[in-house]
Amino acid sequence: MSLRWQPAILDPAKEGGWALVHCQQGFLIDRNGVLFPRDWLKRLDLPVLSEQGLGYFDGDEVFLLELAHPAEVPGSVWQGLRQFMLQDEDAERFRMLGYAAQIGTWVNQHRFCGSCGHPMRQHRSERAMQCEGCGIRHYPRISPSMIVLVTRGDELLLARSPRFAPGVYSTLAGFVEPGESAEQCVAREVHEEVGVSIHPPRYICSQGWPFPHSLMLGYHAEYAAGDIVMQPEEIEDARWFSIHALPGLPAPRSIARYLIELYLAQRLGHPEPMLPG
Ligand SMILES: NC(=O)C1=CN([C@@H]2O[C@H](COP(=O)(O)OP(=O)(O)OC[C@H]3O[C@@H](n4cnc5c(N)ncnc54)[C@H](O)[C@@H]3O)[C@@H](O)[C@H]2O)C=CC1
Ligand SMILES: [Mg+2]
Ligand SMILES: [Zn+2]
Repeated sequence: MSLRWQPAILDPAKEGGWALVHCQQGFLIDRNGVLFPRDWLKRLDLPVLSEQGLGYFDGDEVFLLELAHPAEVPGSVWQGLRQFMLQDEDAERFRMLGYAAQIGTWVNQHRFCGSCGHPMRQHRSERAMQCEGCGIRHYPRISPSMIVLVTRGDELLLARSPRFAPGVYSTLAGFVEPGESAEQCVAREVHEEVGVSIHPPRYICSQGWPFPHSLMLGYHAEYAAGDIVMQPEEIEDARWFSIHALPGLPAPRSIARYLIELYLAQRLGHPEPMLPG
């Protein structure tokens, strides 16, 4: 299967092609979608921080205009990336938007060198920002994060954070600390967030997650010992749920949802779900 979205380094000095318009608040969208004729956009005098050549969608060149703030464009509105994830039927378009959002945010946050303070420039042949003063290169930021479904027979340990939609419970997740293995991170996060200990976790699959720049590594672990003790602040509620009486679950296409559905399928003898993209 050939993927419709293919990242590539394109020279932004070149004219033409399509462009996505992004800022912290999301993407510009009109009745034709998120891709605008690039030459037309450039006549609008938008507050452009940076222009990036992103890749190909359906074989067409796609660029990114990263804006300093959400400028008004008649006939268009701004829509957040999460909204696209929840609404978008087109998984390949969401992959493109996730990539664009990560590149746009990274470029915006690397305009100046953290080492010597000089302006940074786009590197010609690789996706990197390079300092004009000291030459240091920065590559797109990706943060490894662990996510784990803890189970005890027919029960799933799910938790909710105060940020979740009402009624929704999910698997446990957290960022890897320097020097830690993925398995150590899984055990630490589970212990910190819900106080229980687990048997050695088993790797299932991964997912690039652009909120804001995580690489999710998904695990399954069997419960070993301990009562639930919730971490104040991060965890609002955590419980054991029977596979026959589950609460609201995370968004389809999230790896959290996949880990849950995979376990249900295995337990109930149903076909396994599709891997999350
Ligand atoms: N795709 C999926 O199914 C799911 C993805 N996630 C993602 O997993 C990641 C971790 O999840 P949570 O622990 O709920 O995240 P979180 O956003 O609640 O972060 C927890 C804490 O970690 C710290 N933190 C933030 N960024 C960090 C970084 N880059 N490195 C180290 N520490 C950092 C902050 O103190 C933050 O309050 C997030 O990116 C979240 O979006 C979480 C659940 C489901
Ligand atoms: Mg966490
Ligand atoms: Zn520098």
